[in-house]
Amino acid sequence: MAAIISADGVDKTFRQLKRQSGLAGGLRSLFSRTYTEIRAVSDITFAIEPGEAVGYLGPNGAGKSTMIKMMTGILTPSAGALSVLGREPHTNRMRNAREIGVVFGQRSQLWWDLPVRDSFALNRHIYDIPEARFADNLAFLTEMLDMGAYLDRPVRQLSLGQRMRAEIALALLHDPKIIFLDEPTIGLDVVAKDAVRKFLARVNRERGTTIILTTHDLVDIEEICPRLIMVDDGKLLFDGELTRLRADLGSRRRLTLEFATDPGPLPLATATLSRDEGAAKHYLLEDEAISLIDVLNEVGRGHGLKDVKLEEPDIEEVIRTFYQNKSRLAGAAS
Ligand SMILES: Nc1ncnc2c1ncn2[C@@H]1O[C@H](COP(=O)(O)OP(=O)(O)OP(=O)(O)O)[C@@H](O)[C@H]1O
Repeated sequence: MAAIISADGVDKTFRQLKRQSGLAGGLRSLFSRTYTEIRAVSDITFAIEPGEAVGYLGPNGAGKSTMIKMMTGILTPSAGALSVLGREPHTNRMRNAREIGVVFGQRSQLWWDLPVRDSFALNRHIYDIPEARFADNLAFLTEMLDMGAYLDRPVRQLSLGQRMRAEIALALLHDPKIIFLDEPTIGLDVVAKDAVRKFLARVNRERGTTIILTTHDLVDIEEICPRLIMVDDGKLLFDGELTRLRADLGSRRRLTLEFATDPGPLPLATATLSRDEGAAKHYLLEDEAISLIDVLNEVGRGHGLKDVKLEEPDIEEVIRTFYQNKSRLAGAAS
């Protein structure tokens, strides 16, 4: 299948005027301008197939938003080739806009003083959406995003969670093939985050809409995106399935054994003790080949084992390990 988005050695360098301090420095800057260069995106290569949901993850300043802005045609790459739906995004901004949807968590695309419904109606004209399709989509989105109660209220009166749902609906009204979301769950409470994640996963599953989202929230990736692209300092660090990342880093499953009473120290060969709370003992299973049965066999009978809890490593831990390994490697190389 042909890629719906492909990036080949994409770079983005910003040039910033170097300001000199003080009055004399300010005057000097007028005559001799010196610039610093910031390489926000550095030699990024990837290909995304139609229908994929990909999370673009990285720490602050890693170059996530810059990459999204290039894919949506807002910014022009400094080098490399970028193709979205077979076109160069920045030279085909208008045509591109008809086939993509964009949500910037930090910046509203809704009309602040107008009822939500009016922003939707405006988009119907801008995108020339046929009336029947608009009505169908509006009904679907209103129900799925539970917007019925506030469609007629001005945007400025909405809570952040309500507004974010309206932003996502606005971006999807014209049936885009790709939706780009920059931090779609930022600032939302747990319930609102959950609603947004479930909805996006469903749109991807049922409508086949390709999703590219940037986030700091690892749960977004876990719930929406099977594939993860990790960047740092503009560079690509990892591109692959989240499950592969987990496997590569070794899945340190967490095991809790609860006893009726404290059995005393209980060192095991199959698991590493991470915390001893007396009657509750916490272990890490470092080796994927070791099963719960192996551990229970080793514990044996006679200790009054009451309950067992086994948890998969959470994504936060996986990513933290990834970045720690990376800085260790960088430290060793320097
Ligand atoms: N218009 C600009 N002019 C100069 N530098 C910029 C510009 N936009 C971004 N940068 C710089 O490029 C780098 C990457 O910024 P970008 O916003 O893409 O990061 P990000 O990963 O989205 O960060 P965050 O998670 O904090 O939003 C940063 O060092 C930033 O200061």
